[in-house]
This record gives sequence, C-alpha cells and structure tokens, in this order.
Amino acid sequence: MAKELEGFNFEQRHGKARVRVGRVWRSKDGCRPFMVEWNVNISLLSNCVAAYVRDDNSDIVATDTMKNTVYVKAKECSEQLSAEEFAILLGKHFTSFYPQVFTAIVKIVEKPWERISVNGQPHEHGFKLGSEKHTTEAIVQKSGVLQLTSGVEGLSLLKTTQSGFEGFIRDKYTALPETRERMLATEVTASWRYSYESVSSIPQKSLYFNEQYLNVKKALVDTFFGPPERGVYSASVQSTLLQMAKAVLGRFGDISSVKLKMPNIHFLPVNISSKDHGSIVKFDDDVYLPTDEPHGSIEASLSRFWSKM
Ligand SMILES: O=c1[nH]c(=O)c2[nH]c(=O)[nH]c2[nH]1
Repeated sequence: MAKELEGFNFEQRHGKARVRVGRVWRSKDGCRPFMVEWNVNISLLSNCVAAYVRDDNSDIVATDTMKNTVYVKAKECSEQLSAEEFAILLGKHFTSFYPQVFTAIVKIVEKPWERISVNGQPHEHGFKLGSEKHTTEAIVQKSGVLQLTSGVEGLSLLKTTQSGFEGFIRDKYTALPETRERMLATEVTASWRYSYESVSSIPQKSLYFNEQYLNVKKALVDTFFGPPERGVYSASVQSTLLQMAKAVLGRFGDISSVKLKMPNIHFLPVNISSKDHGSIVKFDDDVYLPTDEPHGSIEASLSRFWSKM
C-alpha cells in the first residue's frame, strides 16, 4: 500500500528469503515415513514506517523471528501437508499474530525428493531427487482474503518430431527455412491461480493441492505430447502453449487463470563442409547441435473472464 511520505509516494515490505526447512513425518499406523524440503520466502506488508523515518523499530517483526517461525510451525504440523497449506498457515499466523501486519506473502519452492523404488518396490525411507519443482505463493490479508497460486518450474520436455514452423514473416533479415519436421524442446514454467478467495474456503481434503499439482502437470505434459503412438503435430510453440493452457482451464474448475513460459530451446541442424572435401556432415533430421542460448522466449497467460488475475 503506497503512503505519502515527505511529499513522495512510499511503499515498503520486509521479510526473510530462502529459509530452508526439511520436515519428516515418521511412520504411524503402517504408513511409510514421508519427507519434504521447502525453501520459504516471507514478505510482510506492515505498519512500520517509523523504522524508516524515525529509527523507531518498535513495530518491526524481526526477519530472524520470521525465520524461527518457519521451524516452529513446521514442528507444530504433526500431519503431512502440502506446500500450499503450509504457506497459508504461515500467512494466517503473521497476519493474525501481529497487529502491525496487514498482508503476508509467502512463497515456497519444494525440492523434488521422490520416494525411490528398489527392485520395483517403493522404499520405506529412501528418496532421490527428481527434476521439476512444485512452487506456490499465498497472499494472505488480515481479513482472511486469499490469493493462492501454484506452479511448476524446470519441467523439461522434448519431442523428436511432430513439430514444425511455417508461414512466418519473411524479409531480408530472415534466414530460417520453413519446416514441418524439427525437434521441439522446452523447459516449462507454469503458474496457475486458484479461485479460492479466503483462507476459510480452501478444500479441507488432505493433500488436495499436491493432488492438483500432479493433475495439472499431467494435463500440461499430455497436451504437449499427444497420444503415445501418434503424438500431436505442433505448428509452433505458441500453438502448443495455448492448447496446454486451455487443457488446464478446461479440466480444473477451481483454477481461474494459468500462465505459461515456454522457451524454445533450439536443436540446430548440423551441416559441416570443408574446402577440400565438400560436405562432411549433411543434415538429414539426424545430427543436431543442442543449444542453451540464444533461445526463443514465448509466454502467455489465459484466464476466465471472471478471474481477477
Ligand atoms: O515455434 C516457434 N515460434 C516462434 O515464434 C519461432 N521463431 C523462430 O525462429 N522459431 C520459432 N518457433
């Protein structure tokens, strides 16, 4: 919230970044132990202008206290919970415990520890690190008003065919040939906003948001690839991105908007020729030069008309 200060507009927030916490829930009535590793970012909007203007810290929640609170609340959570629920729980705490705090913004990135299978059997206490990460952001107001966003980052996808790019603008700067046959590779960053508008209206079902995370990820991945035998043709990253976004809004009624970032990570055709021997390697949709940079950057968001995002 902007405030007038000595003839200027002034906005401030403070918080603790990158608070890392691991939580293990030990086995109970036959359940396997479960663990998570979270990286928590807290940002508080509070009435503490005196600290800026008068060296008066009496309204400051120390960022060290915020850090400690993460561990206290993790300890208090005796049942396994999703990153979304933990973010909301922290947001509720900061906005209700401190009169000075009117909004809490809590972001969590979950490290993708996955239970390992040994000889096809899920291990009791063994985990290995997967690839893409589950993310969430809860913005909690003192009134209980909530904005909840979840996402995935680092979801690397590639298909070796069923991708092309034709019909784009051609001018004196254009060298790219048109094609109906290329590799398509990307690293998806997605975020989606849930339509729950207060902390009291979120689903009470245990681990609901973990389930939704897997469902949304599946919708994104399935749409990118198409059916296993035939796949589906992609006319551009743009076209595939929109189909993926539509699949999410089409399948999940409690998601009001979705944002997708899909860099086009190029696999360049390899053609090598020498002065003496002419063509040494002639590209025949077989040998590529994988690259990181430069890459195409394509992003879009899709929301329902009634969405606030
Ligand atoms: O799917 C694509 N979209 C583009 O906008 C683009 N631009 C480009 O050079 N190659 C591609 N591919």
